[in-house]
Amino acid sequence: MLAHIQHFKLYLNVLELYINTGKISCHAASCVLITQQLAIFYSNVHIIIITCVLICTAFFCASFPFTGLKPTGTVTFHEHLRFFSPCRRQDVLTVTPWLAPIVWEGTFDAEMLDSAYRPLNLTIGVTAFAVGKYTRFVRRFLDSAEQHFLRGYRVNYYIFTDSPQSIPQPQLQPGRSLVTVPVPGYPSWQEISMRRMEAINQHVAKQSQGQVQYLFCLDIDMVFHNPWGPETLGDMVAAIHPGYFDVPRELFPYERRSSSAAFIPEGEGDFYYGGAVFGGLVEKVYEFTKMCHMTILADKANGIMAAWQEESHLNRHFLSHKPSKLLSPEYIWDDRKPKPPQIHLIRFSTVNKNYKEVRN
Ligand SMILES: CC(=O)N[C@H]1[C@@H](OP(=O)(O)OP(=O)(O)OC[C@H]2O[C@@H](n3ccc(=O)[nH]c3=O)[C@H](O)[C@@H]2O)O[C@H](CO)[C@H](O)[C@@H]1O
Ligand SMILES: [Mn+2]
Repeated sequence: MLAHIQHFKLYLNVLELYINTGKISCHAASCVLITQQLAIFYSNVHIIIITCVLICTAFFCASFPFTGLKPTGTVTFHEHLRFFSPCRRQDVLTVTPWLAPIVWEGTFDAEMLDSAYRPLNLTIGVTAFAVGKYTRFVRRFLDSAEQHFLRGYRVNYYIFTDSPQSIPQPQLQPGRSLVTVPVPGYPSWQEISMRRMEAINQHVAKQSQGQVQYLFCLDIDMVFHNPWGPETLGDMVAAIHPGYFDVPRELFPYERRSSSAAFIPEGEGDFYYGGAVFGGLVEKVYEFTKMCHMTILADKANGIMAAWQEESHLNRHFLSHKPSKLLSPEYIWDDRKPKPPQIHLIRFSTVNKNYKEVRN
């Protein structure tokens, strides 16, 4: 009997995993479970046969799980499996321990993704800040985005700036628009960078939630070099920082002071994410930026600034609220770094800049 119970527990765990990952429906799982339980308790051979048939049906159905995209444009894990082939890349991690896909070149079918996402007629928002001397990066950013960022989709660029008159107005493709959002020019670069969470949050509440379904929040000192398509869309999306994708986690530059709200103790943490790229469904971005802004304010009240400003808070948040999709460092590269063999395609990368000059 004890063996039966243990067997049953193991069986429950497997079913739970299959339900959570959407491989079988809760309905099918309940049928299987009930008959399984009856079979154990009554040791009835007929019920055991029925159980076997049900299990086979459930797992057979698991091979054909796609039921179409929801009208909101969200995609569940089992739907992802249709577009993503994580096994095609053996040299890198393509799935997180909590089963979120990690997007690398070679792991997705761009044509299939396009055929699923285009009919949804989505509008995707982009926020980027150009405060002080960072207005100089806007033109390259926009020109390259017009070439590579979700080409063929409707895109709204929201450029947050303290000098709207110096923002160029390039020719955009049909269905794409640019809006400047006035923000104050805070005295330090750290404050400008951190205050992005607050400004994005307020903007979503006031404006963009009614205009876009997905929102990406990007650094402006960056350029698109290759296609960035619908493979990047997800409920909550984070990008693995290019400096730490192949580094043991003891070396991640998390905030290590326990007095900070961004504190992550030694021995904890999944990945080190970059602050320059995050996104997701607009309502999720709203929640995310609200939480980060609140923990930033908590630190401020205690006279602390986290090691890497809002990037530290973002990392702390994603430790307890796991992102549903990760972008590989292809989507957040750094022009100053040599290209390692794992990076097949650099899609979005930081331009080389004179930090001292541009931040003063
Ligand atoms: C690749 C990456 O993950 N970069 C992050 C990293 O350094 P970075 O060196 O990339 O930070 P950065 O100087 O690019 O500043 C972040 C962003 O804030 C805006 N800005 C900043 C200063 C200014 O005077 N005017 C202005 O508009 C601008 O959009 C810029 O791209 O750490 C920062 C916080 O320390 C942010 O988390 C960045 O996202
Ligand atoms: Mn940057």
